[in-house]
Amino acid sequence: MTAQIIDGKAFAASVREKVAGHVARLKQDHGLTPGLAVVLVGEDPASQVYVRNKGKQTKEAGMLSVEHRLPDTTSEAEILALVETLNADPSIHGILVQLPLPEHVNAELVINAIDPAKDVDGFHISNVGLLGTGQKSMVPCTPLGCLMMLRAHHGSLSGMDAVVVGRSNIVGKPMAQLLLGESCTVTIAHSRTRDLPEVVRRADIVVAAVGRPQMIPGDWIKPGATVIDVGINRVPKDDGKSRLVGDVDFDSAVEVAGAITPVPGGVGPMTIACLLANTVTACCRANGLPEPEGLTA
Ligand SMILES: Nc1nc2c(c(=O)[nH]1)N[C@@H](CN(C=O)c1ccc(C(=O)N[C@@H](CCC(=O)O)C(=O)O)cc1)CN2
Repeated sequence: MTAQIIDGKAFAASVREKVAGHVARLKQDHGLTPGLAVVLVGEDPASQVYVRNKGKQTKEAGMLSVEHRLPDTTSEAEILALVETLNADPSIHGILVQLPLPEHVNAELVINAIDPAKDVDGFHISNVGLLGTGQKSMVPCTPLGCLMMLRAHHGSLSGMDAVVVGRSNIVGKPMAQLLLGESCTVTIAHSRTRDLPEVVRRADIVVAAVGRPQMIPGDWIKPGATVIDVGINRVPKDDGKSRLVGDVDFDSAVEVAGAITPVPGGVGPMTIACLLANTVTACCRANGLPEPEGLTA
């Protein structure tokens, strides 16, 4: 039996539609326009595409989009000064500094300079602590997108065995916290995990976020499990061009899993949709309004 494909592109479109509805109501009922500022330092080609798409989708949802594109010679002090300006700007409800930053910049310092209430990436240490202790926080976009898809597919996740393969601060760790919040039994696996295939085989939910192309084959997957593939790896093709693959070997996993996200078109599109959702949430919180339903963790 082949798995159900979880269509992240379609799901992201439905999230963006909800966001646009909330934005229209905020404008009409409260005279508010949520504003998102994105800071890009340097010329990383993939980051340029992501930032362009963020700006485009922000505007399409009816929000204010501000972009700051800085050369890779920009000093840490200049970036920190820009963050301070954005923190103080009442028209900006969300601030995102695109990662990776150039090597001479301390990314932690920059992220922790963002007002936690405007930290729509959920990377600020205050938001990390709030999420880790089950309190209201800004939730990182990629894990939030994964959670939305899992909830839509399963309803309740309570009691399920989940394994998160990968322990990064921006995906693995917050994903594990969110699954724990749903009352899953959560294992965080990584490169040093003993007998990784056996650990993955026990899971009803597998979130692959390890950054290694097609590392998880179908025979590691428990029959019927739900597989969420966060990996976005560019690999060479025979014709000299390249293609994107996930951390899961899709062709073998699709024969075993109950449901699976493809790459591309799975988790990736949800990342930007959830950024828009977080910006609306930040705007509502800043103005003492109720949280937008269906857009938060
Ligand atoms: N400050 C941040 N930096 C980065 C984040 C982040 O969440 N915050 N995440 C990634 C990049 N990223 C968003 O910034 C992102 C990655 C991938 C996609 C996406 O839609 N992927 C498509 C494929 C796109 C392609 O063809 O290359 C897909 O999977 O279908 C969106 C956003 C690192 N930096």
